[in-house]
Amino acid sequence: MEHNKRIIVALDYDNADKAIAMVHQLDPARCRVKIGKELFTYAGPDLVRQVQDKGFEVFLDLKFHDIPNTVRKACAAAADLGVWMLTVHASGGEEMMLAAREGVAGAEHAPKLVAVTVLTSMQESDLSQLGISRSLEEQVMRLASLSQQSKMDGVVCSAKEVVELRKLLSENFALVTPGIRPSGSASGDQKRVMTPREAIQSGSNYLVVGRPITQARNPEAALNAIFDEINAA
Ligand SMILES: O=c1ccn([C@@H]2O[C@H](COP(=O)(O)O)[C@@H](O)[C@H]2O)c(=O)[nH]1
Repeated sequence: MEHNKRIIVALDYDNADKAIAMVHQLDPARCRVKIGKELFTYAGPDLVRQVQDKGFEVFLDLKFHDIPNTVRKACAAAADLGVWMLTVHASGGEEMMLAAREGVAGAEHAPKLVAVTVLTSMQESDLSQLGISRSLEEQVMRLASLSQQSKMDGVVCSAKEVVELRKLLSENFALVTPGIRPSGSASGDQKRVMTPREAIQSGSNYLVVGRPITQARNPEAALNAIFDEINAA
């Protein structure tokens, strides 16, 4: 079975030319792309439009976390750009997430709104430092339930949490998983990682992959190896 467009390539670059050069190696029929804080801060909405004009659906990963009024307006601006998916932080709370939903409500094509639970770069000791005493998995579950209750379309979590989350959340609630590392590739700052095959087998809907592709000597070959791995899963 072809797992069509479940790979989202994170275009984490420090300028538009590098991002466009990567995009030229990708096929919009096979994957989506993510534009995050680094690239958006350098290259802005024009780059989002340029990438969309090449036929790509864009996941704008700006992880909004602010007062409800600001998040409502920021989400409305992102929806006007025509992006396919957009992030906020679940820890911004219910009122903030409901405001995000209101922000995209008037859009011609409302983006999917997904809320970040616990960053995949974090582990339990990081939560303790923040004064959170429940386990990391419990915190993810709690924020995911709150996100569903707050009209989000899905959450960002680690693939490690997907099996438990699926028991808790409705079937069509999207589970978006960064922290994907093909075996043998460096974890870097990611703490809760899984291979592409494991992530698909556990039930992830979308796999976000950055450095294993973008920093590879041959990005096209790295991406093809991931396609092969998930299609065999
Ligand atoms: O919990 C999260 C939320 C977002 N991300 C983003 O995904 C990519 C992952 O890149 P890699 O190079 O594959 O590690 C990156 O853009 C993050 O900002 C995340 O990793 N974890």
